[in-house]
Amino acid sequence: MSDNAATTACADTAAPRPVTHVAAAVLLRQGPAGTEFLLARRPEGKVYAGWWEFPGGKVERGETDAQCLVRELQEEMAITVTAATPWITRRFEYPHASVRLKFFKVTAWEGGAADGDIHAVEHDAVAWTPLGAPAAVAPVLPANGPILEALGLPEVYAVTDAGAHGVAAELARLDAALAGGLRLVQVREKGDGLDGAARRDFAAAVVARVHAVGGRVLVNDDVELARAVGADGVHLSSSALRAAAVRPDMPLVAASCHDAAELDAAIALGCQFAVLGPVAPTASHPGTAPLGWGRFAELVEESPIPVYGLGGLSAADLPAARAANAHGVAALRGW
Ligand SMILES: Nc1nc2c([nH]c(=O)n2[C@@H]2O[C@H](COP(=O)(O)OP(=O)(O)OP(=O)(O)O)[C@@H](O)[C@H]2O)c(=O)[nH]1
Repeated sequence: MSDNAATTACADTAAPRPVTHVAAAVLLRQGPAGTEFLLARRPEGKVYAGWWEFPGGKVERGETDAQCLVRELQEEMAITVTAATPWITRRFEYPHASVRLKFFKVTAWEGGAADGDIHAVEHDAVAWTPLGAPAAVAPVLPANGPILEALGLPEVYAVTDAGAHGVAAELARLDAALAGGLRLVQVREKGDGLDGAARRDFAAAVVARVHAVGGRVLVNDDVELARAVGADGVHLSSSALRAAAVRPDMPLVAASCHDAAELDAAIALGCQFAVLGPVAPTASHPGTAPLGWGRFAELVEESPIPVYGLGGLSAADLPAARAANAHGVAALRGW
């Protein structure tokens, strides 16, 4: 919280006003029910007093977002951040300010209370919520709704290929992965692998298994099939994304992207998340030049929706993915 906040001219609104840059922390800890994140309540005397937010504050002149994050958490929570990775960037127009919020996932820090909790210095309360559960407290700041929804998405997104592996083998692989914690699956099955009835039966079998453990399923490019088998959403191929005039009417919509224009289209369509790639060389797209994590990070830097890296990746690539603004990794083979 500083009076010396860095601002930039906002060129993309009808009534330009300075943009206030803010760094905010999603503090993550291991609790009894799994990973939990922290929200803090704004005290009396501030704009939006009583509302809940992620700790953080305005970026000062000459400071990077990451440096701001460290300083703010020292000031607000009396902790020293030791592990943080950049995540999504959200722009929001408040009556009092136009803000650019850069969110970081913070997974390690020094200091805090002896019992492992964090005692706020400037907020008047803190609360921890298990990842994937509705926020334990309300109301959260108006800009933060999509952030909470994004936090509910797992870091690994598995894509099926029963056409190549055989239905029985793919379902066995799925059972093992679900037992290992997988909670987000795309039924892809393109090409001539599975015909209509076999594809439908396979999709239904995937939905039954994934729903049994509380996970979610998207079906590639086929809203009708997604609805028929009770899937949670549809995953648009990049060509379907380019052709889509309106967002498919499903709870969850995602899209495959290869460049900045497609990522912009996914955001404009209202997708909850995107996959971007190929990040590494991949057998399924041998002629396509990989982006590499450097280019991926540039493309995703300002994305307001979570983006998974795709192409030649597995869960072993999660540290590199997190360092490159990614929400996680999507994989056809590596899950
Ligand atoms: N720290 C934080 N700020 C957020 C979040 N979501 C969100 O819209 N914001 C907005 O980003 C700005 C944060 O700046 P701040 O925390 O330094 O500012 P403040 O309103 O407390 O005021 P002050 O520092 O001028 O006293 C505020 O406009 C706040 O409404 C969030 O999750 N965390």
